[in-house]
Order: sequence, then C-alpha cells, then structure tokens
Amino acid sequence: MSPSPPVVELNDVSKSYAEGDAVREVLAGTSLTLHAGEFVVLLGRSGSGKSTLLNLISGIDQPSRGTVRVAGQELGALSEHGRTLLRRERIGFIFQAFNLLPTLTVEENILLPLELTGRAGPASRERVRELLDTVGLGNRAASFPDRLSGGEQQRVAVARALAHAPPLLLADEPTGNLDEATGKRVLDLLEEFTRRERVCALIVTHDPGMVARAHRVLRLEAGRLREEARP
Ligand SMILES: Nc1ncnc2c1ncn2[C@@H]1O[C@H](COP(=O)(O)OP(=O)(O)OP(=O)(O)O)[C@@H](O)[C@H]1O
Repeated sequence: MSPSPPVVELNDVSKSYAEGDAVREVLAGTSLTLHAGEFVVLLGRSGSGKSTLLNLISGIDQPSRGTVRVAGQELGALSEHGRTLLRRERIGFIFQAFNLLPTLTVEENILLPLELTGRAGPASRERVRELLDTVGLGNRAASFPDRLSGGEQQRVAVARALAHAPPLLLADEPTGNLDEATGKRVLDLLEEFTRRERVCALIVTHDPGMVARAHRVLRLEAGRLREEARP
C-alpha cells in the first residue's frame, strides 16, 4: 500500500495584490508540508497574511505563483466547482464568530456538512449524537444556537467542523471570543479530535495555551513563513 500523501503541500507559493499602481506581495515563495495528525499553530501580526494563507489552502483564493495541494489534489488543476467539492468533503472550518446557522437546531447544524456531502442517514445521525456527547452537549441537540452561551456555540462549531471526518481542519482564532477557561475546554476538544481521528489542524491563534500544546508553530512575517523551534 502506498503511503497517503501529505494533507497540505504548498510549493513555492506567492500571493500579490494590486494596490493602485503598486503590487503588494503578501506571500513570497512559501513552501509548507502538513501531515495527518499534526496540530499546527499559525502566528503573525495583523495583516501578515494568515487569512490569505488559509484562503489559498481552502481554494477560496488562488496563488499568483506556485502550487497548493490538499489531500494529494492540486487545487489549480480543479474547476471552481471541483474546489468547492473538495472544500466540502476534505476540510472543516472553525471561525472566531462561531458562524452557526441560526434557523437550524444544534443537531441540524452538525448534520449539515454530512448532508452537503450526500451522507445523511441513520449512521450520520448516530455520528452527530456521538459528537454532541463528546463536546458535552448531548442534551442540547434540539436547542437553537441563540439559546447557547458563546463557549457552547463554539463546541457545536467544533463538532460541525469535524462531522464529515475531514482530513484537514482550518481554524481562524477559534478561542478569540471566549474567556480563558472556556477557551481551554474548546482547545481540549480540538486536541482530542485531532489525535483520535488523525485530523491535521492548522489554527490561527494568539492563545498561549494553544501555542504551548502545538506540535508545530509557524510564523508569518514580511511575506515569509518560518517554523519556530520547539523546546
Ligand atoms: N482581496 C484583497 N485585495 C487586496 N489586498 C488584500 C486582499 N486580501 C488581503 N489583502 C491584504 O493582504 C494583507 C494580508 O491580509 P490578511 O487578511 O491575510 O492578514 P491577516 O494576517 O489574516 O490579518 P488579521 O490578523 O488582521 O486578520 C493585508 O495587507 C491586506 O490588506
């Protein structure tokens, strides 16, 4: 059996934006390989290109140069529709602002990625129930998101991001809106899922707890991505 490809491969990726007559290079020749089961933190000042990098990996945005592969698929070789499908099937997202759908119950929110990938059915409902128990919200399946606290909503968002068992999780400041204790609980869950399901997690954060527990710490600075040495 051939080994599975890296979950993410960036090869000499640059990204520039036109700024009037000038061109602003946000990423300059970035290469990166991420593997299954890695818990990776991405640091960088405001405007350093963190969201740009996540958008290139999820295929929402295209590089000016270089190639991006996710689960062995080169994104530039896919149509827009192909990239949308790959995003739906292979990537889970968590945002700072939770982004749950307010008109769906907690259970329906988590079921959504499974429905979108054509996997609704009894096994999916079982998976949703299991996920709800793991995030400690087994008794809130029928609640609407606005009845939950911020921490509870983010736990639902963690379950939703991982419902369809994607190999890659992208998270943008997932604990940014939470107090320290609640943020730690969300971090515990993220870590548990990453380990249990061998998900590769790439997390933009300033949370020192997350940095301390990461397997790898990447920093974006002046268009360059560098890996920080771990103690
Ligand atoms: N669509 C766009 N058109 C022009 N410039 C853009 C576009 N998207 C991002 N930029 C610029 O690229 C740079 C990097 O932005 P990006 O949002 O990736 O930074 P960030 O590190 O995520 O910042 P923050 O932490 O504040 O969210 C910024 O200078 C921004 O103005």
